[in-house]
Amino acid sequence: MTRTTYLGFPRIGQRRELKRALETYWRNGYATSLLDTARELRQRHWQQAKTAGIDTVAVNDFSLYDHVLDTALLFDAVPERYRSLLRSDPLAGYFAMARGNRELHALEMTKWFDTNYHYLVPELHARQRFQLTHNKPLAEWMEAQALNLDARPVLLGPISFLRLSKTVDGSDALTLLDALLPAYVALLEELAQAGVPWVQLDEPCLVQDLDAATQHAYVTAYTALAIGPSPRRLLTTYFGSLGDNLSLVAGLPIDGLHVDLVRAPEQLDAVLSALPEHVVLSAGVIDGRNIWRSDPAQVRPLLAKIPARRHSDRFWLAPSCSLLHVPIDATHESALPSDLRNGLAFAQQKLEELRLYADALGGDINATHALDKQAMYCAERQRAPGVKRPDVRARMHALSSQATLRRSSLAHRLRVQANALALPPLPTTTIGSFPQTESLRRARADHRAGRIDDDAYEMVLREEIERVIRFQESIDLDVLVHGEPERNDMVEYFGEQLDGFAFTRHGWVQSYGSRCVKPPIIWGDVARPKPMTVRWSRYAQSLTHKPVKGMLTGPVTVLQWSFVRDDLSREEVCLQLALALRDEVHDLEAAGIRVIQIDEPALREGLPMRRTEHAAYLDWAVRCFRITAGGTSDTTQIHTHMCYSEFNDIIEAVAALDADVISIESSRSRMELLQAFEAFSYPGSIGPGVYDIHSPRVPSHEEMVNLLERALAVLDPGQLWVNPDCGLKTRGWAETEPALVAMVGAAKAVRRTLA
Ligand SMILES: Nc1nc2c(c(=O)[nH]1)N[C@@H](CNc1ccc(C(=O)N[C@@H](CCC(=O)N[C@@H](CCC(=O)N[C@@H](CCC(=O)O)C(=O)O)C(=O)O)C(=O)O)cc1)CN2
Ligand code: MET
Ligand SMILES: [Zn+2]
Repeated sequence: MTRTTYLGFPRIGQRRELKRALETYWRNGYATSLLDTARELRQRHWQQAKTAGIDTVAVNDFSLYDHVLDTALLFDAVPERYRSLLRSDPLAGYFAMARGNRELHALEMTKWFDTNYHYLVPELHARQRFQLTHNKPLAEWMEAQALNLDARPVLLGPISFLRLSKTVDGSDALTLLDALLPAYVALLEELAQAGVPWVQLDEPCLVQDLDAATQHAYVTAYTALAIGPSPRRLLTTYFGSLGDNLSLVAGLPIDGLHVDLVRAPEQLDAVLSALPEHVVLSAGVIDGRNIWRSDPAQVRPLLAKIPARRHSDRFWLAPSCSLLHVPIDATHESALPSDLRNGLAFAQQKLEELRLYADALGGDINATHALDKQAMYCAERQRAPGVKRPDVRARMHALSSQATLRRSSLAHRLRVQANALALPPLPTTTIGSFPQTESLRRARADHRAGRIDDDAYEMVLREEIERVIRFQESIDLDVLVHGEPERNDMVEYFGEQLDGFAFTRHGWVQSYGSRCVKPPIIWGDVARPKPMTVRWSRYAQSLTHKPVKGMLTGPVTVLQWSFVRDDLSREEVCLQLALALRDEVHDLEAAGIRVIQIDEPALREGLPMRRTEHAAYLDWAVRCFRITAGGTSDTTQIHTHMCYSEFNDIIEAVAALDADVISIESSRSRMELLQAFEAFSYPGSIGPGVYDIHSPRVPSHEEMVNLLERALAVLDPGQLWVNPDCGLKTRGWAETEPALVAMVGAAKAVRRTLA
């Protein structure tokens, strides 16, 4: 019988129990109930997988905050600044690494490949030592063992671990491999001694372009891991194709290989011929990145290719990647129309699907019938009203190349805007959101539940907008925002107002730590029935003479942070979004809004895993942004905002957006981003964030002056804006007020040195 397994399960819990437990612990410091919740969640999730018919569950896929951070701790790769706290209070030390505290700044955080999950970047240096510390993978395996479960510890593989880390001294992290391997060997040895039969080594970097040194490092590493006592090793790759790394992988001394056959079904033939007979093939046939039920018409032909002789003990079925990126259980979505709901598969349903495919392979007639029904459903979905709208399709096809253009050159526009807006040098602004207070969230929940009516909710929002405007005036910010109090989330909010979208009640997905998102579902053609943000911006602008920035989420980011239909290309869905948002931009302009920010924090995240595909993606992503902003008057200043990524390698595409001003994350990395601007003379204005809004720490005046001075060493004074890294929605007012006061003070101090 074909075995079923999975690479990882969501950790946050159906009702976000982990989020609540973390936030309670951060408030009261009481560890026991946090650890109890964590254990309950792990055990519940294993049982759920078992109930779904999974043969082998994953362990150590759980983390209190992030699995890359856990890996750094597992091997003692801890920067000096955290050590004493880690010794005196391990949990407090752990969270100081994750999110900083009053004294210590956190590790950098960045996107996990092309997902909306953020991992903490281990900080290494050239003389880094590694040693095995507390064996969490083993502890969690024993926990599953006690429940009589067949379990496999999940580890981040050594090469991906090093490639995802950064060094503080600029040395090459790969040179640390020799130092790191003994710690991995020690870990495998302990697992083997405890009787662990299989271990999973995640090496997602194997679907990227690798230089010769990295390829060689894979051989060194996996040869070393094969020498001592070790469980059998399942090497997992996902998010793309092995491509030219296949022969390398096929030659490694491993016992199993997992490949992603959803993103890269075409690799199956090559994998089957390259993989030695004795190596188990784990076929990732169910999409771990999306929420649609699989189409048997696509999965069955893949399974048919696997030779019968593999069917028994050397062939497993699994989702394409960890299920971390999807919500837990679709059966709770009773508010969705039933035809849509029947088409959804969250983590639990995906595991059930695997069982069906495995049973059908084994000749089970009921499973075969269930899959036949599912194939019919998939075909029917295409004909549902709203899936293909003639009006939307006609507009897409009629689009002229002029639609991407502003009226004049960037240089000209910046001059015209300087006159029109009359801003001081080093203008100050924020990124859009102000604290989403408990009372705002409560008002929204009350409104949704019908406990308060539309007027009462509207009143709460208007009062909040006024308070935010008055605050910004009082501290003398230059370009104000309305604060986004009306938004549950910057993507979900727009999804709720656009045709072609559905949204879930409980479809939470972890973004980082305790922070979750409910990605909306794009199931049909996208159109904007009416203006979405205009009344809020107009109201905010009516309260002040200073310019108020209109605030939109850009098409690429809406696409990237939604679950997208799989019957239309991402490029076409993005274009539909761009057209809908373009109308919003023009309506804001007509309402007298002179500065409009179109956020694209996910532009970089959408970059394909392989370099050969970058240009094509950037081409359509940039075009969609430009269509959104296109046609606006020269005096309308278009801003964009990006965060959480390495922008250095896409700086030319960022310039090609043709935005007048960009604000960009950089404070966690101490303005490393500015290197990109040294090499490339960026034509527009730039606000490199001067403080990290993800940490409760209030930045000092001196610190921000210092960052601005660093920025001025690279940028022209006429180019530089002053702003935080990102929106303030996750912060409280207690930190926001002093931080922004200090930021405006720092801008003014540096301004004086320019005069
Ligand atoms: N989609 C998205 N991706 C992003 C970002 C982002 O802002 N959005 N920012 C970057 C960092 N990621 C982030 C992700 C989430 C949050 C965040 O603050 N999330 C909130 C939830 C936001 C939300 O949907 N809030 C809802 C409230 C949902 C809720 O908790 N409701 C209550 C009450 C519900 C009821 O009674 O009906 C509950 O469930 O208990 C609202 O404001 O309306 C959280 O986890 O706490 C921040 C940053 C990158 N990726
Ligand atoms: N305008 C948004 C905000 O301030 C941008 C956030 S980017 C993740 O929250
Ligand atoms: Zn941001």
